[in-house]
Amino acid sequence: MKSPLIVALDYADPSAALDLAALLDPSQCRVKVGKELFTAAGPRIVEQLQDKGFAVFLDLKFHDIPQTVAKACQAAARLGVWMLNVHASGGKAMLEAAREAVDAASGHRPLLIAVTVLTSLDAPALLQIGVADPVPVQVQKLADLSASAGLDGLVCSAREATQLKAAHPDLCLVTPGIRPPEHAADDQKRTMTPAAALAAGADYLVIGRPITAAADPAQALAAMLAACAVL
Ligand SMILES: O=C(O)c1cc(=O)[nH]c(=O)n1[C@@H]1O[C@H](COP(=O)(O)O)[C@@H](O)[C@H]1O
Repeated sequence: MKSPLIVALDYADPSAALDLAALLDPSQCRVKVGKELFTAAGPRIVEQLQDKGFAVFLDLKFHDIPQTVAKACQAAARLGVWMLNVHASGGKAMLEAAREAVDAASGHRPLLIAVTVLTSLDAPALLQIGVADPVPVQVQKLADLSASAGLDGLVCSAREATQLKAAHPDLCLVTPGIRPPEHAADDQKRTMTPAAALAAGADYLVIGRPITAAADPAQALAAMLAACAVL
């Protein structure tokens, strides 16, 4: 599929997620199931979305001891998802354990990507958790660690896409914090417009509220696709 869009189905109610999915075309976007929806609805919602033809990014951001993350990745791979993620800050042993677990999964092999620095964090927020490096430096360190563990891609803000594409051209870059010019940043700190994110080197754009909270989500998606010039 040519479309770079991944719609974040951030709902507490599975029927709300399915209602939104019914307005979307699986040939025009992928969907993301995150912590809120998965905790409320469980693996069944992943199966339901896949049955409707959607490629699913299971965004549970695993971050735990290597054994626990490996087992969680195995379970996610068994669900048949297109992509799953872990936190790069879980460390190299955890990333390698995740890599081995996904490689060992029988049959379907999802893309395994690592979250670098959340798009809701800025330099003062990093300092509060003991990271004095500027955001792009910390992102680069976690990207390099993820690459050395053999991951398939990175979650980063589009603001770091150009530097990461240059350093790791083989890794796919998944960028949340995408905001059309007229849309509020909400709790996101490192944002970019869809077109600017693609121009910077992002491969996939994760978009939630600009579509899910729109009065007409299908129209909002169409506008987003047009902004990315992929229609
Ligand atoms: O891994 C993610 O998808 C993710 C990483 C990150 O750094 N920032 C981030 O916002 N996300 C997710 O991307 C989505 C962004 O949603 P909106 O801010 O509503 O567009 C949410 O579902 C977040 O959980």
